[in-house]
Amino acid sequence: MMTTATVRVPATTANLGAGFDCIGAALSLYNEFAFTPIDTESLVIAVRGLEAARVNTDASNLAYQAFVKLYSRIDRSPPVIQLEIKLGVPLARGLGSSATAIVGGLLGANALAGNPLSLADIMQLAIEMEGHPDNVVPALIGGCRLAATAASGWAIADIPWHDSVVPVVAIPDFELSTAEARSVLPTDYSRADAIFNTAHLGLMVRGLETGNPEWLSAALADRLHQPYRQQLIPGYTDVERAVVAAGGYGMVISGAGPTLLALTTAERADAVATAMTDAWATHNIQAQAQPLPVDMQGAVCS
Ligand SMILES: Nc1ncnc2c1ncn2[C@@H]1O[C@H](COP(=O)(O)OP(=O)(O)OP(=O)(O)O)[C@@H](O)[C@H]1O
Ligand SMILES: N[C@@H](CCO)C(=O)O
Repeated sequence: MMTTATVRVPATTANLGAGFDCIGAALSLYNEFAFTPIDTESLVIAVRGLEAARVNTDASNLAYQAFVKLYSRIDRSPPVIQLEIKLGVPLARGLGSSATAIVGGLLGANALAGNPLSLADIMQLAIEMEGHPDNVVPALIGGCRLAATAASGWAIADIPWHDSVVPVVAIPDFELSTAEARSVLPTDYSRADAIFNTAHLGLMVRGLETGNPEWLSAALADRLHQPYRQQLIPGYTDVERAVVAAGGYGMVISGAGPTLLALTTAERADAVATAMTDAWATHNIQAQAQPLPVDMQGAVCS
């Protein structure tokens, strides 16, 4: 039996504007989860890194919940384990922290159990736990991924990300939970809004594939979630204006926010990052901004 299963899982940015609940990309920021079977009676969880105190260390821990879920799916009792979590992805910022826990727990359990489940099985379990595919799918397999329901379950498409397109994330010092950010969304939309998002999702995909500046500058727009959520993000409009003034193609909300993500070129990435933090500073909001390349590998289990 394996001694320790260690899983490194990337952060993710979901939605990318018009791809609400269906598109996401893995980013080069990581959480790590190490699962070690131990000969004691009870679970031991230790959490280190940024905001460690925010993560619960009892059986309700989300990574442990995912660990137990996999063992339940294969009808076996989970071993008593020590779980060590190293945090590199901030919580409740729209960077897929909960998705890293779900993917980490499922992969760690599968490794300790001798890999009984396929990647497709694990992906299905992860989507079930999270409730939407756009964080867990890229967290699991990396890159930029589009997920659509299909008769067989999910059709997952790889969206080629042009080398010239650089994501810049600005992570503010305040939080916004996914639950709260979803609670402000309408239940119904107009035909015009549906057509707008259909067109802009297609244009965004083609812009990411080609790096076409005209398409990328026009594509980063949405009518399903951003108009409602930007009210929860003070300074949103000023940060967006600063991105474009610094030469960025445009800006979207990363996942459910409040992190904001700009797309630009490598030459302009540092200027865009500075412009985002400076714009937020005028609203007395401290933010960490940096170019963050797309992670093409996904979760790595060792
Ligand atoms: N790295 C982690 N390890 C264990 N549990 C986690 C981790 N990150 C999040 N969680 C659990 O998931 C819950 C939701 O976390 P969080 O608020 O970060 O996720 P979210 O709002 O769904 O998405 P995001 O992190 O993308 O903003 C947290 O309260 C915590 O219990
Ligand atoms: N598509 C989800 C992603 C959450 O990270 C949302 O925007 O609510």
